[in-house]
Amino acid sequence: MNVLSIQSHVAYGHVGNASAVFPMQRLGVEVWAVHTVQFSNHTGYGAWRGRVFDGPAIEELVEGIAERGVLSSCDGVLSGYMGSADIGTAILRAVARVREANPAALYCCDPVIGDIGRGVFVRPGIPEFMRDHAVPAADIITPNQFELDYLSGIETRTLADAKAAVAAVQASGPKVVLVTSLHTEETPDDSIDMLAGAGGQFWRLRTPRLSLSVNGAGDATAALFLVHYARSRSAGEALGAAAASIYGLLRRTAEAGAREILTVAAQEEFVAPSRTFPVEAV
Ligand SMILES: Nc1ncnc2c1ncn2[C@@H]1O[C@H](COP(=O)(O)OP(=O)(O)O)[C@@H](O)[C@H]1O
Ligand SMILES: Cc1ncc(COP(=O)(O)O)c(C=O)c1O
Ligand SMILES: [Mg+2]
Repeated sequence: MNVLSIQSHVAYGHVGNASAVFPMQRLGVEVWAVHTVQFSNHTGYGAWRGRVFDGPAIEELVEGIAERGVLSSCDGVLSGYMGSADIGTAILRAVARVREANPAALYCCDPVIGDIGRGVFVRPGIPEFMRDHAVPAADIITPNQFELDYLSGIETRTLADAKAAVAAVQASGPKVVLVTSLHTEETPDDSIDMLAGAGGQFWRLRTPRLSLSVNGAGDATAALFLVHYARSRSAGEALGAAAASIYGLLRRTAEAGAREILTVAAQEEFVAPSRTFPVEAV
């Protein structure tokens, strides 16, 4: 399996491609990593150095890959944080080129917009670009609850609200939706839910809530979910596999008290998670 992953990159630590690429490789996937920014470290530190690339820089690399004659062997495109609408447009052009070469390729869009508590943390215009262009072009999306609410226009308080919001977003294009970090009225305070929706069915998975706050977990989650979905074609199965690996990774990170997720040290969790959780049809 070959995945074109177009995301931010950091030299130190693990967010964006620096969080998503290795787990996919550890699962045996060839990853073609195109970076939308190259920063010293993630922005959660409050200070960082580096550059934001632009649309043409992305298109140039995709053109070079196309010149190798390999786009027809691309099985999926993964995108995350988009620095500008111009980069977003370049990503959607890449998706169109890949689909032209391989109509079966899947586009998984992690619609990075913001988070509960932090609010919107992307540049003006990006939330609208995600809602109006990127999400409708995607086969799979992986919003957190804040992003689900924005994309659907529904304030999700209950599981029924969340299911309605997923269905509303599916009506705009993506067949498969994975909601991360979901907390509804039904969720116990010491737990965290994920909800997957596909083909009119819904699955929920609940894990303990760990006492840590890290960056990059969402990027790894989207990568793992894409790979497991592409292999199994089952959103429920992909949910179970991705969630178990992320939980294992974050449990190890919490135990170590690390500021960066332990992508390398906890890599066994990507292939053989130490704990699995029931996937419940809801
Ligand atoms: N404190 C936590 N305890 C347990 N799991 C967590 C925690 N934070 C994140 N996760 C897991 O990581 C997944 C992705 O993280 P999330 O914070 O939703 O991503 P994003 O960075 O995109 O908002 C969540 O669905 C959850 O499974
Ligand atoms: C450059 C960059 N990309 C991606 C992310 C995504 O992090 P998260 O998964 O926590 O949303 C961050 C967060 O700090 C970042 O700084
Ligand atoms: Mg995210």
